[in-house]
Amino acid sequence: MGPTLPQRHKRPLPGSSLIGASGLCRTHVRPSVCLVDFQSTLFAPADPCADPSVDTSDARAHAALAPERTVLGAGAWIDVQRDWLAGADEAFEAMVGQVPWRAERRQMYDRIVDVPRLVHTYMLGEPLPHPGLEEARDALSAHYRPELGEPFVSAGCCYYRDGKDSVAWHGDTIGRGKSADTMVAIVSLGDPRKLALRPRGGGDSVGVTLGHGDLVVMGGSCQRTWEHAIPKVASAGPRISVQFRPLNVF
Ligand SMILES: O=C(O)CCC(=O)C(=O)O
Ligand SMILES: [Fe+2]
Repeated sequence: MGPTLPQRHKRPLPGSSLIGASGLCRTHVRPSVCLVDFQSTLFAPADPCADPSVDTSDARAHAALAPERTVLGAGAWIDVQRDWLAGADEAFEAMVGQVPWRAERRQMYDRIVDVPRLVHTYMLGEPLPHPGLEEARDALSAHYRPELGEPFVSAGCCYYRDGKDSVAWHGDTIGRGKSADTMVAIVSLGDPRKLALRPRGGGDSVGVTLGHGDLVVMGGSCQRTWEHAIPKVASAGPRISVQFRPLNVF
């Protein structure tokens, strides 16, 4: 049996803790660049017709895909949809136990160093470790096809074991992302971590904290005109990121 999901991965009850003492939403790293107003959905009144004895949280199919777009500039944008992945707890547990995680090492000046996270990529046609992830990829392909013109085919997976695991500033520019507009869709599982974004060549960074089941899509010129990173933090539990990409985008 795989590890169980720590209770802290569960979303707080509406109204419980996401607004800090300052009155600012903690999801937004810098209040001046609030990217996404999701309080309206988080704190939406309960459906008066809903049967309170029925827990639909993990039984439901994916919520309708209706992400909120934020234009970053220079042709780049991000779409965000909170709590989108159905069965996120099961998907997290399946991935911890079944993905053939490997540590990466890379040259840094004259040394070989560990890349601080575990990785594995499922290529075109390879089955994913949880059916919810295949449904997610197919739903993303259908939703974005008019704009993207092609499906998402690969699933890059990253396992951040704790707050010391991270990924440095980069764009996904191996392959077509270097010269053409494209999309990278990320489903986040486990503990919340900040996805930071900054324009290449200087400018203020912005950030969006990705929680359990959240979706973010980086689109347009984002991979070549902006960079992104998952910064280290003092303390965090495990997080898994699943990045869906079109053919020949890495
Ligand atoms: O962990 C994430 O959500 C981002 C990972 C990423 O940017 C990458 O692997 O290229
Ligand atoms: Fe990336």
